[in-house]
Parts: sequence; C-alpha cells; structure tokens
Amino acid sequence: MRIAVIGPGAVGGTLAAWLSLAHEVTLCVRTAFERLEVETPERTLVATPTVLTDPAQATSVDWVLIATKTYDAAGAAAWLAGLVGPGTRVAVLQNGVEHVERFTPYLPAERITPAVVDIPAERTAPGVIRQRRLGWIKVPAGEAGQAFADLFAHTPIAVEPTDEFKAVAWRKLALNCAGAVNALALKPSGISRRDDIAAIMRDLMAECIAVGRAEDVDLPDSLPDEVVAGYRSGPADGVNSLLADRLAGRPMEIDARNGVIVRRGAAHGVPTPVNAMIVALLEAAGE
Ligand SMILES: NC(=O)C1=CN([C@@H]2O[C@H](COP(=O)(O)OP(=O)(O)OC[C@H]3O[C@@H](n4cnc5c(N)ncnc54)[C@H](OP(=O)(O)O)[C@@H]3O)[C@@H](O)[C@H]2O)C=CC1
Ligand SMILES: CC(C)(CO)C(=O)C(=O)O
Repeated sequence: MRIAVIGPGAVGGTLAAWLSLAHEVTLCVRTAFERLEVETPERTLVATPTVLTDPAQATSVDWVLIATKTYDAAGAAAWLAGLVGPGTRVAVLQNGVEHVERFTPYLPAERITPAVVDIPAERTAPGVIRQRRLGWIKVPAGEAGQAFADLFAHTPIAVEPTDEFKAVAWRKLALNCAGAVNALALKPSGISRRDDIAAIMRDLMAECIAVGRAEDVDLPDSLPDEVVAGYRSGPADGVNSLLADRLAGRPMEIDARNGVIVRRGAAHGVPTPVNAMIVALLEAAGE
C-alpha cells in the first residue's frame, strides 16, 4: 500500500516507522528531516521514507494518515488536494472526539476514518522518537476500519475496529482531560501519585463523563479511578503530548481535550466548572 503520513511527530513518526516495514510510506513534513529513528518497546526501528516538504509535491496514495496536532488541522488539510485521489482513504489519528467534524470542511465525512490512539510516544528531535508502550488504536467497525487495521497486520500494535467507537473516544477523552494537570503543573505523570492532584483529575473526568452521558455515551462510574490507577502505575517521568507542547512553547490542544467538554456541556446544560477553570488557566499560561 502507498501510505502518506501528514505530521510524522511522536505518533505519526512511530506509526510511519512500523508501516515502513511493509508499505511504501511518504512523510509529509513541516520541519524537514532525513531519517526516522524510533525506539520501540521491542527494538529500534530506522526508516528512510520519502520526505515531502511542500504540498505541491504530493501525489495520490491509497491511505493518508493525519497525525498533526488538532490545532494544525488547516495546515494538514493543505496536503489533501495532492494526496487524495478517487480511491484514497483518510484516517485522522488525533485526540478528542471531533475527528470527523474537524476535517469535513476539507473532505466528505464518508472518506474519513477517525482513529483513537493509545500509544504514549515522545519526540526528542525531528524524526527521533521514543515509543513507550506498544499500545493500541481503535477505529469504527466496517470496511474502512478493517482496511485500516489490515495496514498494521505485520506490527505488534493492536489495531482493532470496534462497534463502540464513540464510547472508546469518550473514554480516551476522559483520560486526556485529566492529563491537563501535567501541563498546568509542568510535571510528568508522577504527580498523579499525590492524592490532591488525583482528586482534581477525578473532578475533570467526572465532568467529562456527565457530558458524555448527555450525548448518550455509556461511560462507567469506575472510569476516574481506573484512569488514576493507570497513571499511577505507569512511568513517573511520562510526558503527555499536552505537557510536551507547553514545554516546547507550542500551542496546546486545550480546546480539543478540555474545551470540548465545556462547549458540549454548555449545549446540554451540564456544568463543567473544573474543566472551564483549567482551560482558562492553560490559555492564560500559553499567551
Ligand atoms: N504523543 C502521544 O503520546 C500521543 C498523542 N496523541 C495525539 O496524536 C496527535 C499527534 O500528537 P503528537 O504526535 O504527540 O504530536 P507532535 O507534536 O509530536 O507531532 C505533530 C507533527 O505534525 C507536524 N505538522 C504540523 N503542521 C504540519 C503541516 N502543515 N504539515 C506537515 N506536518 C505538520 C509537526 O511538525 P514540526 O516538526 O514542524 O513540529 C509535528 O511533526 C495529537 O492529537 C495528540 O493529542 C494520541 C496518543 C498519544
Ligand atoms: C496520555 C497519552 C500518552 C496516551 O496515549 C496521550 O494520549 C497523549 O499524550 O496525548
């Protein structure tokens, strides 16, 4: 398969390295680099895919994987005119619950496969990445979801189509909204071991669950405790992508990860004061 990865950063670069073992991969980059080096839990992968720096160089492929940050959607979309032909499928690998809505200004919804990614990865330089866990990706059940999963059949990453995609995305949103405490405190995952921080994380997630339920998503009461336990049992020095952005002085996905809870909460009449507070604090911190 011919696969183009738009935004080969921590997630996109990790997946591009794995995909390069069996497919013809093209990287669509903003900052040029020549080789991918990904330290995975199994071994270090080195790949030298074709690298494009200008959307005018792009030609059509079988699959496009969009792995930029959510706030770079417009820049990512500039690649689509060249990459998308009549049979091209486009997967959006981003956090949040608005994968399809974010790209319908540029593509028909039926061409888009939303993907929830749980692969902790950290980028130390362009093309140099540490994949902390093999992790998983979930996509909606159906022909496109199965075709997407087949791309990864040769890898140890669990890529699965699911009938419960919406619930999977909201569960991941709960995990990600809680991770805002790291960006706010400028500290990695270990701060979740403080009971006062864990309490804030649980409050953020309780609001997420209430809003998700208002959108008819089945979310368990046990989710906040499960997420806190997961954070606490993981590496204390793990840096989530929101914290990575703040540390690097980049914009942050505050709207996609916490703002969405406030916006959708307001639409349903569900109060979300803790998420609203963290959005305001992170927005002010990023000014
Ligand atoms: N990191 C993680 O552990 C996880 C992240 N996610 C989600 O995955 C998504 C990607 O995150 P992550 O990989 O961490 O992000 P990164 O910041 O590591 O990578 C994003 C990449 O997109 C590139 N980019 C931005 N604009 C363009 C453009 N116009 N054309 C081409 N490339 C562009 C950036 O280029 P440049 O090099 O110039 O910055 C960068 O390489 C986010 O939605 C995140 O929330 C999900 C699960 C885990
Ligand atoms: C928390 C984590 C690492 C889970 O995959 C993530 O989604 C992120 O860093 O954005």
